[in-house]
Amino acid sequence: MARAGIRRSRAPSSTASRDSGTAWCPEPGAGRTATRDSPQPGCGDGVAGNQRPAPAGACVESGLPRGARSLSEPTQRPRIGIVGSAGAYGRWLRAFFETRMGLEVIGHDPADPAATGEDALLEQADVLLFSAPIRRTPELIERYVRLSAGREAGRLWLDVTSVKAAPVAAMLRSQAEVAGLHPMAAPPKSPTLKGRVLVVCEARLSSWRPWLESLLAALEAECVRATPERHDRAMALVQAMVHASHLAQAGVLREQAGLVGPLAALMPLRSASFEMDAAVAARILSLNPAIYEDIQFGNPHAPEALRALAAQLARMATLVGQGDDVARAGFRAEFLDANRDAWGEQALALGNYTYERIGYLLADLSDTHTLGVHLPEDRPGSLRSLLHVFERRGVNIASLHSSRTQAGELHFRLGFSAGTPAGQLADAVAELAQTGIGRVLPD
Ligand SMILES: NC(=O)c1ccc[n+]([C@@H]2O[C@H](COP(=O)([O-])OP(=O)(O)OC[C@H]3O[C@@H](n4cnc5c(N)ncnc54)[C@H](O)[C@@H]3O)[C@@H](O)[C@H]2O)c1
Ligand SMILES: O=C(O)C(=O)C[C@]1(C(=O)O)C=C[C@@H](O)C=C1
Repeated sequence: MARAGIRRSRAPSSTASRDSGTAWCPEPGAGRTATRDSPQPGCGDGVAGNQRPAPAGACVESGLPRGARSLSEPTQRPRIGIVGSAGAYGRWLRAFFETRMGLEVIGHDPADPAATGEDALLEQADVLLFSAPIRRTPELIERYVRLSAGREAGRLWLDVTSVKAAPVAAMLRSQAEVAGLHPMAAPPKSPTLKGRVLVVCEARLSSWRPWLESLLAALEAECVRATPERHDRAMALVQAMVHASHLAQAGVLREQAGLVGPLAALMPLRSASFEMDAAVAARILSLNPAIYEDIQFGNPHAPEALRALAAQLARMATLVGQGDDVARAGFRAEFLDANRDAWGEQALALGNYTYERIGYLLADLSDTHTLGVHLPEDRPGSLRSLLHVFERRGVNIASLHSSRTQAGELHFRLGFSAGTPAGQLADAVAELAQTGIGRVLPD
């Protein structure tokens, strides 16, 4: 009964995208050799703090005995079901599963009338992934547990919610294998999560472990294992505190705009720190407001983090307001010396170096003597051909960065020495257009 609808194998689809998917072909029981202790491509053991990886076959906080197996083997090419398929991450994930893993994706979303119905999704999806509003997700998962009524046994349930304890606990009330994921970035314009962190909460895994590892490898993220509880405690600082402090800065800037002018009037007076903080605030204010609201109100540890932040700021304001030598000594001891000691030399050196590198990048980005060039040919040697066009004209390239345009197109941004003759640059641009080596992008 519980196994109805589980397809152990499926004939490969005739579409090219399915055929070009990652080739994960488990032998029955092959998953027993893949462990969280063994390094996986793209997934280092980045366990932080007190969370150690469990040995093969063990289940983190699931109560499932070591060595327990799920009711059935996973299919080689699972059909993915996304709950919240019309949302920002739902759409990104669909594209990822289809194009990078060659898998069939179905989804349900009230915002998409053409989407699959909930019951059909539960019936047909081998892997069910929740990508719904944070606030609604635990109750939504609980409803799916009731609707599924045991059909989920032997399948895999995942979520990408920004808080983890409640969604993972809700998924564990099902009979499915369970892992919680949290990509530490908004859906990127790139096809994978390369260079981004992905928190992985392994909750109840046995037969699906090898497939999950193949998913993580395909995502190319820097995977970090954590329990849901540790995740939420960490995110109260990494997200709730950081978002709150930048929103508070934006509030102070708004309140003081009458005295010093709006943000645009302050930007010409910027430091690199101010520019970075303003960029963070702008990012938060540009994305989905529900995410930022729900991270504050949905992470059970957020209020504690905000109260601690407010207390630190209040103490600093008291000392600065007091203004005498005693207050200065207190400021130095509490806010400079104590924090410097707590962080230690290595963390300070690393952070300081990161700051300098970002500072140079910001300086290069503010340079107006630049060209953004898209290289249509993604092949070895195409960058060299581009540089050669400038070299032949004696044009010195002072800086070179690869980045993405706002539309997500990969490009190189070339900065030139101040004295570069405009005619030489114009000639180079004309050659790029003529030869098709590169397409110059509008500013
Ligand atoms: N956007 C980010 O920066 C980001 C980053 C990491 C993780 N996440 C997580 O991804 C999840 C989705 O976020 P998003 O940015 O895609 O939000 P979103 O608002 O763009 O998408 C959520 C989707 O869920 C749908 N939905 C609402 N109720 C539903 C229901 N009952 N059944 C099915 N679908 C329903 C909505 O119609 C919407 O399309 C959240 O849990 C969020 O925490 C988001
Ligand atoms: O804007 C980004 O790319 C983010 O990193 C978004 C961000 C964050 O600011 O912490 C917001 C919500 C998600 O849970 C993960 C990351």
